[in-house]
Amino acid sequence: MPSVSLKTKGTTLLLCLISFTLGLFLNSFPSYGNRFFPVERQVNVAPVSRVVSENTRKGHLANETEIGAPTPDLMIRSGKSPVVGPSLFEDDDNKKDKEVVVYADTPISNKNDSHVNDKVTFDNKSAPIKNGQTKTVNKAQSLLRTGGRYSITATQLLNKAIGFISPDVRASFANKTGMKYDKSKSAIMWSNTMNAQKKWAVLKDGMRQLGYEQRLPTIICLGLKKAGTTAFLYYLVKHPQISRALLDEVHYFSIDYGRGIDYYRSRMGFSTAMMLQFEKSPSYFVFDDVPQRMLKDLPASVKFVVCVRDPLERTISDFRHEYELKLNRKRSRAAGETPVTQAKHFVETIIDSNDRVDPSSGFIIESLYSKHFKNWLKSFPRDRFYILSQERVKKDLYTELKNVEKFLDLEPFYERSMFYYNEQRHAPCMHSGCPPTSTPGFLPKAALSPAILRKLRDFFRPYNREFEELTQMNFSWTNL
Ligand SMILES: Nc1ncnc2c1ncn2[C@@H]1O[C@H](COP(=O)(O)OS(=O)(=O)O)[C@@H](OP(=O)(O)O)[C@H]1O
Repeated sequence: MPSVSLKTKGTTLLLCLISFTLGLFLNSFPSYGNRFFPVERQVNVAPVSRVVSENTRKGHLANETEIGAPTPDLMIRSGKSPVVGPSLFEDDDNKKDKEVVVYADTPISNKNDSHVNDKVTFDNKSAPIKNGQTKTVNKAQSLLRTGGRYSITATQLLNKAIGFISPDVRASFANKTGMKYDKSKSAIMWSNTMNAQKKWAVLKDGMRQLGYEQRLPTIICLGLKKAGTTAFLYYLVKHPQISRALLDEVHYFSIDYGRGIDYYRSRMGFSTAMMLQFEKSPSYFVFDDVPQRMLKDLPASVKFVVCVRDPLERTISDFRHEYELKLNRKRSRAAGETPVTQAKHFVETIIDSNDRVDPSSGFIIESLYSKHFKNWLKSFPRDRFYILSQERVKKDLYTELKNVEKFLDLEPFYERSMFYYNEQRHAPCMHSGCPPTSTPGFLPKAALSPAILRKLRDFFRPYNREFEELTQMNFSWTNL
């Protein structure tokens, strides 16, 4: 008996030693992008309520070719609902315990990226998740190596980063690093043997030598959704001291916080210490946790721009936007939709069974500006916010941008002669171009009855007045 026991102990010791050595060996490889010992990252599928907005945004992104957004690698569906998801038309509470199906529309195969070399089709893999929880879905890992809800490959991200570097800085970078440079195309000529990771390393190093780094933002547009944020991004990044994020919307502090600050920084453009790093994510203003998270993680000097608009108009625009997503942005699926049917859908969504404005509707909650702003004022003083009203932008964009310049201590750049009012768009443009649109806009605007309009006006008025008090500003829509 004792000899058997000793033998067992010896075997156990030997096994321990082997596994310890193997562990050390494996850990000596980098966890990212190693093809032989891939250390799989966990992909946390968002809680169902978040999946819905992620899902709609993925659809949004896939169709947003006008602003150069990449096709998403991964889409998330809920149950048997349409591709662009169950939409925000359902109450979050009803989504408890629903099944989500995570799948990739197309296999991912990018030969230039060692870390996404593996072809993965991910059909019908279902992951039951509960509201408020996350669950790991193993097979999706290789799809999301570059991480984040706007999952793009390292090559795509690199192309964006280079695209946002001015041609003269690009030329200096090539000069500094000895890279070949095609002057006629202002293009860096990478060697065919370099994979995306290597290119990123060279880019970061060369840019650092020129004084450029990927820095955390000190100026953020917090929203609001449908209040002209796309146009504001367009005008602001024309300023030479502003460096934009690599994605049009990052949604890190609201939806992707679990990815960590390095992920967030990797989504920023290259800027010098004299520049301001900017990003906009319209979800930030209405997510309760965002102010505290920003207070903890961002430079102390961070400032915010809040785009606002008549809350009634915002709600109608938001509804149309979401309804177009519900129709998968397909004009053909809108056959039969008229201003009257849209009004009917709208009323069914925001008016409750007691014939009152439903205060739990997401469309309504998002328009209660004072409710959200009070939350922000718990973390940041009033003077950190520039409130940009869409109505003022439409009337006199130049003056608003000059005010923003002052608020951000930027060098004077904007001149009145840069702008004109585009009658067809009913919005201001720059002579160098017009902002892209954020919605296809094929659905007719809901023709709401005077009674519904009155009901909504009465509902929003106290919140509008409170917002005026909090901001110490006047808005044309407050007392309507
Ligand atoms: N130049 C300019 N200035 C101000 N506002 C403009 C401008 N151009 C467009 N728009 C209107 O802005 C609405 C879309 O807002 P967002 O870009 O914030 O939408 S999104 O949240 O990014 O989807 C959207 O409103 P609706 O047309 O009512 O839907 C746009 O028409």
